[in-house]
Amino acid sequence: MGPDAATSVRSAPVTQRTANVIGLGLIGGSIAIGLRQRGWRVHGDDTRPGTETRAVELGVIDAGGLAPDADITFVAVPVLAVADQVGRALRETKGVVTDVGSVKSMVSEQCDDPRFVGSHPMAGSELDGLDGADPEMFNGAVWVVTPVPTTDDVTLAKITGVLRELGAEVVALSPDRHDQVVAVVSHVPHLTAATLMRLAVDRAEEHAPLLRLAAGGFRDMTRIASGRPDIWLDICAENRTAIIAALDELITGLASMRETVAADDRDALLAALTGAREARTNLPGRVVHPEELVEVRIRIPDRAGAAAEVFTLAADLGVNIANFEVVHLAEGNRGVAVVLIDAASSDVFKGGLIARGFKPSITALT
Ligand SMILES: NC(=O)C1=CN([C@@H]2O[C@H](COP(=O)(O)OP(=O)(O)OC[C@H]3O[C@@H](n4cnc5c(N)ncnc54)[C@H](O)[C@@H]3O)[C@@H](O)[C@H]2O)C=CC1
Ligand SMILES: O=C(O)C(=O)Cc1ccc(O)cc1
Repeated sequence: MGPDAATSVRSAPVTQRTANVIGLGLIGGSIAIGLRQRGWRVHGDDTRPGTETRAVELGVIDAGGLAPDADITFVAVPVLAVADQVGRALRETKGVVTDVGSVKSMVSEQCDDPRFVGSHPMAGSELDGLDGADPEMFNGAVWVVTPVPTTDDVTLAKITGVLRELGAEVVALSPDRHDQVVAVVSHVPHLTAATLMRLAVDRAEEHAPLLRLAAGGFRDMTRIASGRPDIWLDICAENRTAIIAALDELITGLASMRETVAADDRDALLAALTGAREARTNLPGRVVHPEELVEVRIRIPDRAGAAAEVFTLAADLGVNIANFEVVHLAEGNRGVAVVLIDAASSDVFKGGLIARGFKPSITALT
C-alpha cells in the first residue's frame, strides 16, 4: 500500500504533545516526569493541597490543572476514585483517556466511551508518592491494556503508542481476565508478604535475633510488604471475589505442602519443589530482538473492537507484540492493523487470526 492510500494515526506532531495526569502520586508522578523527559508538555492535578505546586518545583509537571486540548489524560488516583475521574477527564478534555488502577472490571463497565481504554502498569516501588517518581519506572515493564468490544481502534493504538514511548511492553487482556490474573500474581502475593512479615514479627517477640537473621529469601519474599498500604484497601475492596478465590487456592496449596512435610513424603516434596523451580526459571522476560521480528498486516473489518480482538488474541496465545499501529484507509472507515511480533510466534498467531476470520499477511523484517 502506497503512502497516498493511507493516513497513519501516528503522523508526525507539528506542535509539542500535551498530556494531563490526574493524581500526582507514585504512579502519576512517574508517568508525568517520564513523559516530560520524552519531550511532552505535562499538566497535573491532585486533590491534596500543595501537591501540584510541589510537582512543578520538582520538575514533574509543567503546570497545574487540566489542559482541555491534551492528547491524552492519565487517571492515576486510588481505585475507588478512578471511574469518577475518568468521567471528569472525558468531559473536560478532548483527547484519549486511560487509567492506571490495579483493578479493571468495574471501571471498564462504568466507562464505555470510545475515547477511553483502561490500563494497568505492572510496575511500582516501595517509595512514597511524588518522592518515588521515576521517569524510567515503566521501562521494560509489562503494561496491560483492557479493551472491550466498544473500544475505538484509534484510541487503543494512540494509548498503546504512548505506553510504549514510556518503555513499556503492552499486553491486552479482557478486564475480567485481568482481574483474575492480577489477583494471583500481584494482589495475593502482597497479602502473603504481609502475612509472612507478621509471622516473623510475632515470632521475633520470642526470638530476639530472628529479624536480624532474615536472609535474602525472606527479604525477596517480603519486599513488596514495604509499599504504602493505602492503595491496597481499594484494591481488596474492588477485586474481592478474585482475591478470595486465589487466597483459597493458596490455602489449599499450603495445606497440601503441610501434609507432605508432616508425612515426611520426600518424593512428593521433591516433585513440588522441582516443579516450582522449573516454573520460576521459565518465567517469561522481554525476549524480542529487532532481527527476529515479522510484520503482520491484518485488515480490520468495519466493526468496533476488531483491533482490540487482534491484540487480545495475541495475549491469549502468548504472542509478544513489539509494535501495534492502526492505519486507516483513505476510502471508507476500514483500517489495517500493522503488528510487529516475534518471528518464532508467527505461525501460531497466523493460525489464531485465520481461525477468527481475519486474513493476515506476514512479512519478515530483514
Ligand atoms: N503503587 C503501585 O505500585 C501501583 C499503583 N497502581 C495504581 O495506580 C493508582 C495510583 O497509585 P499510587 O500512585 O501508588 O498512589 P498514591 O497514593 O501515591 O497517589 C495517588 C494520588 O492521587 C491523589 N488523588 C486522590 N483522589 C484524587 C482525585 N479525586 N483527584 C485528583 N487526585 C486525587 C492523591 O492525593 C495522591 O497524590 C492506584 O489506582 C493504584 O491501584 C498501579 C500500579 C502500581
Ligand atoms: O513493587 C512491586 O514489585 C509491585 O508489584 C508493585 C505493584 C503494586 C500494585 C500494582 O497494581 C502493580 C505493581
